[in-house]
Amino acid sequence: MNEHINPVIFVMGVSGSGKSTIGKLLSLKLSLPYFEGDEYHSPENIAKMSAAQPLTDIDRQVWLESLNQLAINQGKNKGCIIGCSALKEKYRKTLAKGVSQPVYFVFLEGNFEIISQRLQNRKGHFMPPALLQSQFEALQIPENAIKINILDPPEQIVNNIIQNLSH
Ligand SMILES: Nc1ncnc2c1ncn2[C@@H]1O[C@H](COP(=O)(O)OP(=O)(O)OP(=O)(O)O)[C@@H](O)[C@H]1O
Ligand SMILES: O=C(O)[C@H](O)[C@@H](O)[C@H](O)[C@H](O)CO
Repeated sequence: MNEHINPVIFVMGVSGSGKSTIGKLLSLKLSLPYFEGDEYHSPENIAKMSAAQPLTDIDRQVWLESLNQLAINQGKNKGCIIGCSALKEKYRKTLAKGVSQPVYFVFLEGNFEIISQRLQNRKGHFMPPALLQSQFEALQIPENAIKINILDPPEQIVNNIIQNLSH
């Protein structure tokens, strides 16, 4: 990645794939601000997920638009990293629309078993492991993304991402 551009990097994947963990570490390494997509959900969306009901396309629309606005604003600034599930191709189009700086999607790729195990062990998060199946059902594997295997430790994953960004 050319250090003179202000990239907008979306770290994407199903719930529990490691978006927050990796996004924050990448943010430290690249000196770019990290924004947590979960913090942009409406209280209604959070309540729905907490009650183990998957969000619909309509539920996600306003949320995706607010993250798109964030990407547009931060792209004009120094760039940023945003953690967002971005499960479907049309969501990724909404997220990237009108962003003048280069947009990258980093897809944290892992299977149901490993992510389910990580979610069972995670404490204090509203997203119940029971929703993981619906996340995989909604997921459309991105074609134009940097794909990263989540079995590696976080430090290694971040190094892999940086290596891929600089190609
Ligand atoms: N590479 C890794 N190796 C081992 N454990 C990891 C790794 N990445 C994340 N974890 C752990 O897996 C759990 C899920 O990670 P994290 O909360 O970052 O996922 P997320 O994609 O942000 O989830 P959500 O979308 O539900 O907010 C956490 O307990 C985290 O510590
Ligand atoms: O698109 C979605 O279904 C939601 O955004 C979820 O993925 C959550 O935001 C998050 O990942 C849970 O912590």
